[in-house]
Amino acid sequence: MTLVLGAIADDFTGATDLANNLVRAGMRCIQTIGVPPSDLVLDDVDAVIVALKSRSIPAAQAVSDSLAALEWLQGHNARQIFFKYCSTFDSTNAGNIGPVADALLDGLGATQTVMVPAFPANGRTVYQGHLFVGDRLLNESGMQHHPLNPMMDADLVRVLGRQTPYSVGLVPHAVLARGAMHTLDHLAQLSTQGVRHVICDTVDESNLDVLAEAVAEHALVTGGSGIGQALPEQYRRKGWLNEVSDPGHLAPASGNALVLSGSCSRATLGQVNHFLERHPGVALDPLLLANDTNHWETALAFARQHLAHGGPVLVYASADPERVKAAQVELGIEYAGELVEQALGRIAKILVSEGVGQLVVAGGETSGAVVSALGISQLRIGDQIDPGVPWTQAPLEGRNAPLSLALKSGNFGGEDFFSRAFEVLKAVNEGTISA
Ligand SMILES: Nc1ncnc2c1ncn2[C@@H]1O[C@H](COP(=O)(O)OP(=O)(O)OP(=O)(O)O)[C@@H](O)[C@H]1O
Ligand SMILES: O=C(O)[C@@H](O)C(=O)CO
Repeated sequence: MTLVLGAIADDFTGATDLANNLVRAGMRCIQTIGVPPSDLVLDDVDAVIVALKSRSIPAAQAVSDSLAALEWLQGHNARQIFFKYCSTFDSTNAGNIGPVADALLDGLGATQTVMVPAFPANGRTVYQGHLFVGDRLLNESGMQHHPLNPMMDADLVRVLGRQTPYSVGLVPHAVLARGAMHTLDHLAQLSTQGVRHVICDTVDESNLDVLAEAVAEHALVTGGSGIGQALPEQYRRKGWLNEVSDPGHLAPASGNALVLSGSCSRATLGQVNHFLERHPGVALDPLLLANDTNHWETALAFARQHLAHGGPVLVYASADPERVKAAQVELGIEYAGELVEQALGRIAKILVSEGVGQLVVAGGETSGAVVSALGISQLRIGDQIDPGVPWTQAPLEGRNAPLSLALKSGNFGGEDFFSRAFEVLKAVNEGTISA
């Protein structure tokens, strides 16, 4: 078995985001939760995306988890390896993007990789090495308030420079504008100067096409999902990938509709408000979770009552930066997050066993917790709801039909995302839209 692409993603929503762009560009993708068993059946699969929960853990652990994923992908002859991190470069000075990229380069016997976080379709662009979210620099985009990885610096060469002992360089926009060959020459020149990590400017999708052409034969590509929409065309040109007619085909969805949200991003807060104006929802408060053992059960009972009518219903811990801060000061950052993740995981497990079949989860860490609680080991990637977020399907023990699951990155999706997700699913079921 030869995989065209093997990807290692540092969180679950990020993995789904990359898979979504690959599917839309014609690749059949499976996302695995953690490193899969060696005998995983890989029928009709061009790419495997191994989803780790390695973004916010100690760097040494992130490195060893990523190397285990690399070993599995190498065992399945992946032609190219992709390290997927966040389009907002979420990390700390201690890691984990630099240490993991260094370890993967060593594991592959390679000496240089590009870093392409941009995702123009979702407003993430890079110019002169500075990351923008829409028209704001990263550190003014709301990411400065992220509960786990606050981003205070938009200069990615500088950010990465704090995470690796090796030299970090830049492919500026002026180089990209001269095409793939010129970009390759620039990379080679940087290589002779010992530059191991190269942050790449990207102001629009044409830059991604140039970058994909330049790096299609590199052992390791790193970045956000944006370049994932451009790489498959390069693989086809090389004869590595065949045309397939419906790479995102999934079985019809069934069951009640539930949304679980642990993301506190600006986008998610808007989506929560929009949903609550139209549908029922119940809030979880980490301070109450810490002190009142019945708090999560009260939320569960509320959701159950509304699911009896089919839903959709929302259970959310999403809160504005002041309330998040207050919980973190009282409980500590990790414990506050853990309490929320545990509660949402438990609620998911119970409600899915009681008939929820269409589940939307907001937030990468939150998705990790929910998917783990449900014991899901792999997802097949289907139709896109909004850029970066597809519907997926997971086989579940004890359930005849697979669970339809959408894992939404915190900052992704339009304001109406939560309600629209179910409308998209209905339209796919009725055959009125396809990916
Ligand atoms: N009210 C709250 N107070 C403190 N922490 C919270 C609260 N609500 C959620 N959290 C925690 O904040 C973290 C949010 O991270 P998560 O990755 O789920 O969302 P995100 O960062 O917006 O999404 P992404 O990683 O996809 O960008 C989780 O650990 C969650 O448990
Ligand atoms: O790249 C992104 O922004 C997302 O896929 C993500 O990783 C958020 O967790």
